[in-house]
Amino acid sequence: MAQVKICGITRPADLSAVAEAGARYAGFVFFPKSPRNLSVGDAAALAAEAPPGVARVGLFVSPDDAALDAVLDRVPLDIIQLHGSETPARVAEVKARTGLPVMKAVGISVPSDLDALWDYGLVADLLLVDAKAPPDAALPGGNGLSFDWRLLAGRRLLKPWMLAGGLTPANVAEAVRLTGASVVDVSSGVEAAPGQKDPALIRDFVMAAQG
Ligand SMILES: O=C(O)c1ccccc1NCC(=O)[C@H](O)[C@H](O)COP(=O)(O)O
Repeated sequence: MAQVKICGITRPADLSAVAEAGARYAGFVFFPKSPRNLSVGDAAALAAEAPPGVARVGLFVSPDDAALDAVLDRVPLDIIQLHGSETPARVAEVKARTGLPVMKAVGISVPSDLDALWDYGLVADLLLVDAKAPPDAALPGGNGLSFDWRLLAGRRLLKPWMLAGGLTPANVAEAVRLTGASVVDVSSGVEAAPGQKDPALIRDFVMAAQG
């Protein structure tokens, strides 16, 4: 049984579907190249509507301080997700600057990619173990790609972690079984179109993740 984060929420109805399905985290994307990108104003309105049981995760890609401040001045967030090329030192800086828990996304493709989970585990509060985006991908995440989940089998990480990358209602139970993940994260696998979640897929995903 795993808890669920639904990433890339852009509409109030999708946030309601997240809460009604029993997901514990809702992700808001701040990355202009993404079809899931939110303006600060829209994000402020959405985040204010999140019910108490749903943690609000702000996703940033290699943000500078000004980009973080512009969002955090107006958008109430509970967790910062860093999904770019942030170094461990930058993760520590963001944590100190914002005072919020920081989750660092680590892309996995081959076994040696797992080494970074140790380095980031020393400084981040949470880890997001995601598929590594191909070099020609338009986005560093949210591409619906998965990695070989067997790479994580039996591994102990330094910090609590979420599994992401290409998860769907059809494969999430198997992913949880193979990796032992206690939290799973999905975006494109519960979408009707990029940036538009499908409430039925969200419900099916949460039910499948929870066993
Ligand atoms: O979703 C985006 O548009 C996005 C843009 C830039 C960086 C990361 C992005 N998404 C990350 C996620 O939604 C998830 O944390 C994760 O990568 C799972 O995505 P998916 O494979 O689509 O389920």
